[in-house]
Amino acid sequence: MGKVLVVDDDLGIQKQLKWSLTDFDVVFAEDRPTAIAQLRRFEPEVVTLDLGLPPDPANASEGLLALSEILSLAPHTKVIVVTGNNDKSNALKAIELGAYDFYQKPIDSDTIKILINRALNLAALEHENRVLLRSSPAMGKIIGNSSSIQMASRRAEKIAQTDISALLLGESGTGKEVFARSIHEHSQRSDKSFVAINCASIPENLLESELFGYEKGAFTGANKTTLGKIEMAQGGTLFLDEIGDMPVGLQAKMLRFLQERVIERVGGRTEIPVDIRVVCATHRDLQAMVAEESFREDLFYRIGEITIEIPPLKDRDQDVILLAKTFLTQYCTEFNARVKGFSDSAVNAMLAHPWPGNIRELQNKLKSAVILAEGQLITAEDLGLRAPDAEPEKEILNLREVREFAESQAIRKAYIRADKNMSKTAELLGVTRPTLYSLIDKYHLEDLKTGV
Ligand SMILES: Nc1ncnc2c1ncn2[C@@H]1O[C@H](COP(=O)(O)OP(=O)(O)OP(=O)(O)O)[C@@H](O)[C@H]1O
Repeated sequence: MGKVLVVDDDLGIQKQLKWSLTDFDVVFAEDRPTAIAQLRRFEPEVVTLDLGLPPDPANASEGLLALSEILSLAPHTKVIVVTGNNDKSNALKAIELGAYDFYQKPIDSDTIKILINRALNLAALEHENRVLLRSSPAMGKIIGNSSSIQMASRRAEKIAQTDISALLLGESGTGKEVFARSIHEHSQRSDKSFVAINCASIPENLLESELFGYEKGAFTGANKTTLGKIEMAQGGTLFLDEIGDMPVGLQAKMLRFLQERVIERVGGRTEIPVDIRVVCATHRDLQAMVAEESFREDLFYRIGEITIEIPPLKDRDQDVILLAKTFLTQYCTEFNARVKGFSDSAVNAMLAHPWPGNIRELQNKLKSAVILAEGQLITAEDLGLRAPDAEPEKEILNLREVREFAESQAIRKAYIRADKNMSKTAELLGVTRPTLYSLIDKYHLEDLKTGV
């Protein structure tokens, strides 16, 4: 049943709508603060909002303010504003602010029912669309539901089909290479090679020949003509990892290749045309390097036509748990281990750990935990992490428990924001006071009741 909030200070109208909107799950509010509290608690898909609300019912200002607050708290809500007769200018103002539709008094039950039904259908469609978008991430292999990773994925997806040079910025182990591969796989070059080279791991004197190749006899030991990574990537994508570590001397040669799309092998005289897409990555602050002249400015602009920031694992909400579960399944098969899941202590510890080594650190910790774990559940100690709360171990871990952990965190946060005032905490969380108290009991947050 569609959820509808009716905001109107006229009790007669409330009564009329109560009897006519029986096909919907309806709640009422008579002023702006109550409307916001009901919005938090009830999460209606549709709101009918009378613009003339107290303390100044003759004016639309309070109604328009309520509209703005509703849309900033719950932007997907479909708000139908109800205006006085001939109050077209406020109706238009409301539409400009983001209202879904408007309706002029006097209220006719049948018409408002049709409007609400239409708004509910649209809200349902939009919701379905959002769920679909979330469940089928643009970049298939990039695991993560957090908004930060989804945003980076969408950006990568948008540029994949173009030949624009992308610069991926992020700490070590955040998945820059995974992103570069995904960009390649989603591009028109996906049937050609993806070639990666790490500029930091190859000694300076070898990097040039690794990249550009060499002719037979170019230097001692050059027994035969050898293709470099650039030529190997012909038609496909070249991924230059740790581009910030490229020696300044080689940067000039790199720039020429990027500008003119031709290369010369070491010891060669022929210009070889190359058609490749270049994706670069670094954990360094290239802009600062440009300022101190250890990185060429012209090269910086050439490689970074668009930049994508890959967020560190600590900024990806609950993704760490999603990734941990995926890797756990993978390692259990790989090491033929019998571990079944994570203890509460492990989940809490993973959520609290700052992960300076990001996903690679998570993988390493999980690998050793899978091998070393004594029981069926991996504990915080198995992961080499400190459990933030010494909570009793339970047998089962599932998404519900993860959600409950998040809920107790949210209750604490709201409690602090509400200056330890219970009514305000309940209001911020969109629950009633009794519900808040029962949640506090359920999650053993008794210290909140004593106000310590
Ligand atoms: N979103 C993701 N989903 C699944 N696995 C991931 C994801 N991101 C990274 N990984 C895995 O994490 C590990 C580290 O990723 P990757 O090598 O791409 O990081 P990086 O940022 O390029 O690191 P470095 O800067 O140290 O080279 C890899 O094993 C990769 O498969």
